[in-house]
Amino acid sequence: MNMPHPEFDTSGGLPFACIAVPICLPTLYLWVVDELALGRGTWAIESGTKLGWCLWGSLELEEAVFFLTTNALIVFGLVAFDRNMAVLDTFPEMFPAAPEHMSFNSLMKVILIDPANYDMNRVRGIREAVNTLRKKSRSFYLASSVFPGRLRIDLVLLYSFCRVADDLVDESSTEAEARSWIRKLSGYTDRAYGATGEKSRSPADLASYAEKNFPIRVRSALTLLPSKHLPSGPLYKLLKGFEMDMAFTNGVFPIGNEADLQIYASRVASTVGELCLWLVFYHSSIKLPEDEKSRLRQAAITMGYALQYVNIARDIQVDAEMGRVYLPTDWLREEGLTPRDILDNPKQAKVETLRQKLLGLAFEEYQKSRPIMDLLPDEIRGPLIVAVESYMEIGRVLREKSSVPSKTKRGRATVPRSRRIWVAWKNLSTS
Ligand SMILES: CC(C)=CCC/C(C)=C/CC/C(C)=C/CC/C(C)=C/[C@@H]1[C@@H](COP(=O)(O)OP(=O)(O)O)[C@]1(C)CC/C=C(\C)CC/C=C(\C)CCC=C(C)C
Repeated sequence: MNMPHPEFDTSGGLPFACIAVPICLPTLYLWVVDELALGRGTWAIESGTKLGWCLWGSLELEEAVFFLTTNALIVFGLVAFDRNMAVLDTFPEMFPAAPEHMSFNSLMKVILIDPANYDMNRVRGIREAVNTLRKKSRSFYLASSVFPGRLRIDLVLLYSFCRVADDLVDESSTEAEARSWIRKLSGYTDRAYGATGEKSRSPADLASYAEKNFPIRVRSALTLLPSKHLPSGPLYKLLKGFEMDMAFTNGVFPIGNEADLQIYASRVASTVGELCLWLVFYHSSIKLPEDEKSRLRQAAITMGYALQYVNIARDIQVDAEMGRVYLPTDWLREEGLTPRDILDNPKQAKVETLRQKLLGLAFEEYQKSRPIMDLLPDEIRGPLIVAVESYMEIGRVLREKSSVPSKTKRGRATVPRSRRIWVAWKNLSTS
């Protein structure tokens, strides 16, 4: 497990708790059983080979020191290995060979390279992205921990880019401000890909555009987007999805019917599914045939609908507070409601009926795409299923009318941590 990279923590050296606990706990255990064994005469140390000092009870000093030193050596050995793996995963430019083919030579290369050569901006950017993911999405944060190193880093960076772009637009106080962020994000994408789709600009050009146009807190999320491994189409389409959100600021409700809902979901979520899949295909050592890839792409699009519908079903109240109603207007009409009624009272009984209807649709889409995930390469199938299932679990919680879902400060239903861990465990062990 190579991330977050505490070993890169420039502020305080090695992470104390992560090292002290695995040394102290087993040492304590071994001291206790050794004391019992020595005390009961199960084994003994010959008198000529010891000082005769006991740490406590019958525990000889030599035994105590032996166990402590052995555990310390094992843990520091693992830390050194983990640190080298983290360096290999973090700097693909320096170490182009995939880390799963790590040889003695590549390990030596990592050991011999002066850390002053590390791109610390990348390290800091990755750390910021991990923090963003941890704070903003419990489901994807947990899921991210089971992906292999380089894919994990790229997914977290992709999340961070999408999150930052969404937040810039959502948190704008006026429509003009939101439009200007979309223009700038689009300008950034133009520069990352070039007008014709090929990657034309240097990292320095991109960094300078980000510096001129975006606040410092979001710059690394933009500049670290792994655009080399992603097509530009879904990114532009994602921006179009954010544009749809802006209609709400003019008092317009853009989701008139189920078709509009699907268009919206395809822009903000299916695009994300496609992008995730591009990273999977790039990082996987198993190269799939084109027809399987295209079935998987279609499934990722459909899974995007499912996740977005769960997201909307969860956030009806939070969205209403922002003046947004994603429930199709013609569904509302069937219940004798208008979007304004939802804004005025998002907790009314009929909303629950509509929430369940939307969840029904979400699970239909999920059922269509979930079996296709079996085509994914072995090493990635489990983690990607965990990502999808952790999010769908929010939908299951919302469907269990008997259970009262736990809620965050913003009033969103969440899945309790133990249940999330169970979902991850179950899906990893069965996929
Ligand atoms: C494991 C891991 C780190 C995954 C990262 C996935 C990722 C890059 C997510 C980006 C999310 C994001 C911020 C997108 C911006 C638009 C948006 C808000 C979309 C909604 C996400 C909800 O996130 P959250 O709850 O944090 O957002 P709000 O608080 O509401 O703002 C979405 C619901 C979209 C999520 C859609 C996906 C992750 C795509 C799912 C499909 C796959 C992973 C492909 C599966 C493959 C097959 C073959 C089926």
